[in-house]
Amino acid sequence: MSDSSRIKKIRGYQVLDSRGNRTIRVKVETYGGVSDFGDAPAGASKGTREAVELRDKDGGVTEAVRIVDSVINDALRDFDVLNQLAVDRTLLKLDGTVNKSRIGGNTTIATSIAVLKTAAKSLNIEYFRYIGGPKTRYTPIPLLNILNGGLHAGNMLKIQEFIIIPKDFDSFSDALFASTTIYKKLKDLITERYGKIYTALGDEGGVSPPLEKTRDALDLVYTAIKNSGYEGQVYIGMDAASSDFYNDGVYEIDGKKYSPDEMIDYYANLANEYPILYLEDPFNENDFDRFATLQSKLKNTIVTGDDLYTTNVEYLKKGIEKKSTTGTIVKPNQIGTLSETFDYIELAKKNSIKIIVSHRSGETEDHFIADLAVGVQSDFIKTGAPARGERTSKYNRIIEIERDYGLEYYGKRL
Ligand SMILES: C=C(OP(=O)(O)O)C(=O)O
Ligand SMILES: [Mg+2]
Repeated sequence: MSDSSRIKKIRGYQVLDSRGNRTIRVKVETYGGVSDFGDAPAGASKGTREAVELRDKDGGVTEAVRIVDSVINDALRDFDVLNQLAVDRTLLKLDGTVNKSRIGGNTTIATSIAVLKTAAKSLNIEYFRYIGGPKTRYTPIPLLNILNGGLHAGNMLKIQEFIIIPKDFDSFSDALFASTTIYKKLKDLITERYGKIYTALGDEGGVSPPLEKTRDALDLVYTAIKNSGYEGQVYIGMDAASSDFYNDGVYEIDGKKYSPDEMIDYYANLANEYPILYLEDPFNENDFDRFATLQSKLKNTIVTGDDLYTTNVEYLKKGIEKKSTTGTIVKPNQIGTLSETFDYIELAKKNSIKIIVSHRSGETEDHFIADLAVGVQSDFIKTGAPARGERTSKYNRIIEIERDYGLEYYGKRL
């Protein structure tokens, strides 16, 4: 092993995320002086089966930092950053729990990312190239969350995310720039309809007008697409994040109560009225069967599991068996290491489940997931509105990759 890839030191420190909360950044340094960092993002609408985030009582992450500086630093010193599997297995062993509750999923994912980035740097190649090798060919389709509700916004909308999907374009940049036109049109429409400029944004940079009903939000988004001249090229998606409006067998939405079976019709009716290509977490995180019923009804919609699977192969296996979804969210911090994330993606791909590499609602400006999405050749990347630095850093990184390496846009192949 060369000095440029042999770990000399691992240190953690606290930085800020996009909600102004503290999060952990881990920095790895090799004997050859190569060094890079990894950040832990943070969710607000988390699945209950996610890796546990280690947080102090006051919301800080000083205990996580202490663990990195002592336990993790001691265990990984002299390891080769090029041996990601050995690093991640050691992190798993140090923790020893099923949900990373001992040393924290935030400490493990920040370390795992820092090690991978340092490895790529030690070889002097791009992160996405290190992950994907020479076969890397496509840029993913962005899922842009331009209108926010649920736990990410201060309005009364129960659906968490109203998404635009710029599918039929020749390049990632064209797709993204068309999306910004629609995003701006949406702001104009809100001003026109409600006589006031609602400057409030949700956690992921989408507008958050004071609406209550799903159809009002869908009307706005669909009108913005049509008025921008992109009907037939740009589709609609939603992340219902429905565990957050589900209680004791009842979904409460649009001022009414729905049984789980009634919710099947609720979504099917919306998919009849609007060009809904993508629907994430339509049912609560335990209802694998109703996901399957809905997916079998909606042939043209990619029903997707996020809280349902939490990037965990055990739950994805169950979803595959039951034919619950044709898509899955991939959030590395839900599981806690990159090696586990790669295993998860492999299982999904083997079963023709579409991959959506995703940010969290609490992000830093690091663009690592853009490289991850390109490296694993995901179908989609979901990283918020085309506004606000912690979201644009990911989109701008893909623009850079497209420009410098001539990758093709995946859109029309979907
Ligand atoms: C990104 C999401 O939200 P959070 O990070 O709050 O879980 C999501 O639910 O897809
Ligand atoms: Mg989600």
